[in-house]
Amino acid sequence: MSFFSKKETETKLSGAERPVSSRQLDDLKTRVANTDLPLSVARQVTSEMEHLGKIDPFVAEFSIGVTYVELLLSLPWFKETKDDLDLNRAETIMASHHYGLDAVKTRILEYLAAKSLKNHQKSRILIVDDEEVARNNLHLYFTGMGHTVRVAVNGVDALQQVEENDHFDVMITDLKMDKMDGLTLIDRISKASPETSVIMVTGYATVANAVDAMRKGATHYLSKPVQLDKLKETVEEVLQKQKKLQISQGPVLCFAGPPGTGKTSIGQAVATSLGRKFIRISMGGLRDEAEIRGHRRTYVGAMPGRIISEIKRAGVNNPCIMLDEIDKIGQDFRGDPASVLLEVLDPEQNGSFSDQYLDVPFDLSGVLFIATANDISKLPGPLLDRLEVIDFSSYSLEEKLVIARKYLLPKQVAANGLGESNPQISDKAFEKLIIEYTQESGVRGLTREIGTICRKLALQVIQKNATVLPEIDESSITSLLGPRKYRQEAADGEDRVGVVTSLVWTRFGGGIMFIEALRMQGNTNLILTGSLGEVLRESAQTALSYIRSNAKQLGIDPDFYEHSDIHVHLPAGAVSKDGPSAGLAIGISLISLLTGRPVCRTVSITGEMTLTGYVLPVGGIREKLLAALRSGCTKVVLPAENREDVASLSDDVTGHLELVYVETLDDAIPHLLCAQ
Ligand SMILES: Nc1ncnc2c1ncn2[C@@H]1O[C@H](COP(=O)(O)OP(=O)(O)OP(=O)(O)O)[C@@H](O)[C@H]1O
Repeated sequence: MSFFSKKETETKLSGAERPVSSRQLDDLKTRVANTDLPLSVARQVTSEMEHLGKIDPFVAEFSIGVTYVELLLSLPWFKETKDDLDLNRAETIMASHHYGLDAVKTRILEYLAAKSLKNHQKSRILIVDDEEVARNNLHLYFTGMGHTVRVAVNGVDALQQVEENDHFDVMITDLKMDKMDGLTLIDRISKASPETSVIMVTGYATVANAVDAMRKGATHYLSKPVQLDKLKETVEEVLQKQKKLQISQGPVLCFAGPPGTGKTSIGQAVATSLGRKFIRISMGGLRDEAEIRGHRRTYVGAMPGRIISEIKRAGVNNPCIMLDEIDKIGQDFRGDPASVLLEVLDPEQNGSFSDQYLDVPFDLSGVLFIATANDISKLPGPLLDRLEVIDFSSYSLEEKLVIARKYLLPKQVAANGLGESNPQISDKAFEKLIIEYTQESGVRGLTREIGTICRKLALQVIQKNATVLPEIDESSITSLLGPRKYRQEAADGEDRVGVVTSLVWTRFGGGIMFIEALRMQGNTNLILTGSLGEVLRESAQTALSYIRSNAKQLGIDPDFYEHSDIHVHLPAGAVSKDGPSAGLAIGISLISLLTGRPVCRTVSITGEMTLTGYVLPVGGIREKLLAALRSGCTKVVLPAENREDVASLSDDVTGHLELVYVETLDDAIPHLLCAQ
């Protein structure tokens, strides 16, 4: 039963609900009329609006259509920020946010300098016309605008100038000329200099001629008598597009290194110095292609992809987009997001990026993409090819001390409202904090610990009504943060038989690992455990074979293997390991086991070993030396061929360590095995 008569119901519908939808449509129409859109988008909007006008506003399709049109209207098709390419300003901003990272900062400045030069380069214009007056007028006009202008009297002359040496950004040409007409010229120019944009200006403007010219490669077609304003507008539009493409061309920067070393935050500083909006998109765990490219509108709950959504949020079409952790992108039955990224990062293709929801191309060529990764070896080859990798490495103790005092403490003091109390932390206390409360390549954990101290101080200020805080020294660190969290593993243990301190490199930076070997009664088996990869297994086999064939010289019973099994274990069994750089350490651990001589725990080792006992160089030397320092090692044995890598390192990395270079396994033995 209804409480309304039929007439009343109709009144209710047309008076209340219906008008809401039609008002919605009217509002949309007003917005469409007032929004500047690219031609292809305007067409899409018009057809969608026509469709909306025909369907019932109460069906779901109507609101889906409205949402779609609203997205098209709200995207920043033409809105962009102007780049600030002042290098001094960029340098100051980076220095004020980050200590050190000199190589990284220099590389970023070089990148910005190249962009700045491209931006300020004068554009080159070639004017081709057989009428002297027209030629001279255009020459004068465009020279006055600051461009470099050349003239040619006909097609042959123009072609000769292009072929001889000159690159032109734009050619403005007449159609009818003697010797070579405009259409033939366009055809020849598109082959000789494909980057030159051609504007045809003619008194014989017919549709057929225009189609012909465009087909041959002209970008614009204007009829004579040409209006100078219109020509100027066209030339500027063409030049602006070219500049944008030139500036965005070149490899995409990829900051690679251990966590907490400042990759994301320096990317933010780059955006700030350029005056661009900054967007961070986390790629970690991304498995579905649609998260980047969007879902087709036919799906229920379809949405645009992350890139288009973030650009809408930014409100400009040239933000700085940081693709964070691209090495963590996954791949499964929902597609391969890495291959979509290839399209996004390729300046040849991203000028017309197609988001499946959007259905019309969006120009991403103005976007400054910066990627970050912990381990670039995980990236697919074609993607890595598009990137210019800038390495970030672990911080030394000295660097961490400066970062903590000058950057992290002031930030945490401000964040916790301690500005007036101005708390002080002594150098020794900072050192204790770094060595005993963190064990990391970057400074993220250190930031957290300093934050904890500041919060506790804030509580003291309130509870005790203290205005001046006493300086925090080593002993107050323990009372504020509790007992130490980390031990220096190498320094704190005993020398043991068969246990070697080996240096490893992981995506978290350098680290140490104690390789263990045991012998038991058995039947000549080599047992290898610890989730080892094929290369690591082969390294162990190689080391054992070398020792068996040189047992006598090494002071080992030549029959040691006859009734024995040997077990080599690399701890943290749940973490898979591979690579050849533990070969030398495995060799030493076996020799220690078979001679019964313990290995000095504070001496660490890295190096690949050949079957004949020679030592080959390995990577990640800086990271490994810093890890040796962090764990309390005093001496490091490394391949002689890594001498050059070490020479390029600063004193704060090498100064506190005794470094021994070896060419063979035999050279390494006296430095690692303790006297019996
Ligand atoms: N050289 C430095 N000077 C001053 N502060 C630094 C420096 N390096 C890192 N930091 C600070 O350390 C914190 C962590 O840095 P950030 O998030 O940029 O690291 P990340 O390398 O991007 O880490 P992840 O790989 O985990 O994303 C930030 O607060 C940053 O300001």
